[in-house]
Amino acid sequence: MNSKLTHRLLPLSEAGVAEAGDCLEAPRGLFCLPAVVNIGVQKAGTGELQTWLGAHPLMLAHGGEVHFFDGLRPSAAMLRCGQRQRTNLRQRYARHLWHRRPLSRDNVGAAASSAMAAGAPLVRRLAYEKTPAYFDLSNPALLALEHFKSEPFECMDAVQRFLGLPPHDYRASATRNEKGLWVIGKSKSSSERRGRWDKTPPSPEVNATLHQFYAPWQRTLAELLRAHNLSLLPARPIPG
Ligand SMILES: Nc1ncnc2c1ncn2[C@@H]1O[C@H](COP(=O)(O)OS(=O)(=O)O)[C@@H](OP(=O)(O)O)[C@H]1O
Repeated sequence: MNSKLTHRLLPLSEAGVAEAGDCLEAPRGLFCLPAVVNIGVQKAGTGELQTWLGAHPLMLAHGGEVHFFDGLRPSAAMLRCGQRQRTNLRQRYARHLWHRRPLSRDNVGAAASSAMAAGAPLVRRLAYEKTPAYFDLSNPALLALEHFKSEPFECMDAVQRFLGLPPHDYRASATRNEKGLWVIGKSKSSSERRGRWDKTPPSPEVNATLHQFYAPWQRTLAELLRAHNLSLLPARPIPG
């Protein structure tokens, strides 16, 4: 995750100088570059985190997974690209994020003014992206799904502190689903949303074998995270 504390409204032609969180004004509406990027491997709970963050009154979350970078190869030439390439890439990225729901001045403005009323200086947007090569990762923070499963409210408190957002009362709107997980609204994990991809859960034996197989990598990962101090919350002991 990454955040910044100010945002600007720029004409589309100045996308080359746009930074995280800036909005570009096009004839069809506003297209904003993300101020927060939510990255994770499959099944890491990124979709769920997006739902929770999007429920914060000061966040504007575009829908779904981005897949903008899937076909792009992050070459050194591209990362050092000139002004024209940069303008083009940022315009395309911002448009791609919001193509289903371009923002109007009104909804960005409304979120901005409620943010100011609440003492937060900006509107924040959230993106869901799996390719970190294009982003400045100088300010990352890691959230473990295991922790989110057991203590989502504590996790969201930490996420909001990290982003500098005023606390939203998630406890007032969350409900437990049939699996006992806390969800916000029609969460992806609720039964109505599940369909043909639903799988029979693995047997305890399969689970135990997988845990055993991955345990050394889990421990290495836990050590790395501790060494780099990346976790938003203190890491939990890893089973196995
Ligand atoms: N509300 C809530 N609270 C805690 N955990 C939750 C919640 N909703 C989904 N999950 C768990 O997230 C895992 C799936 O993540 P995603 O839906 O993001 O997967 S994916 O990235 O879209 O593939 C998946 O983890 P596993 O059960 O370990 O497979 C879900 O159980």
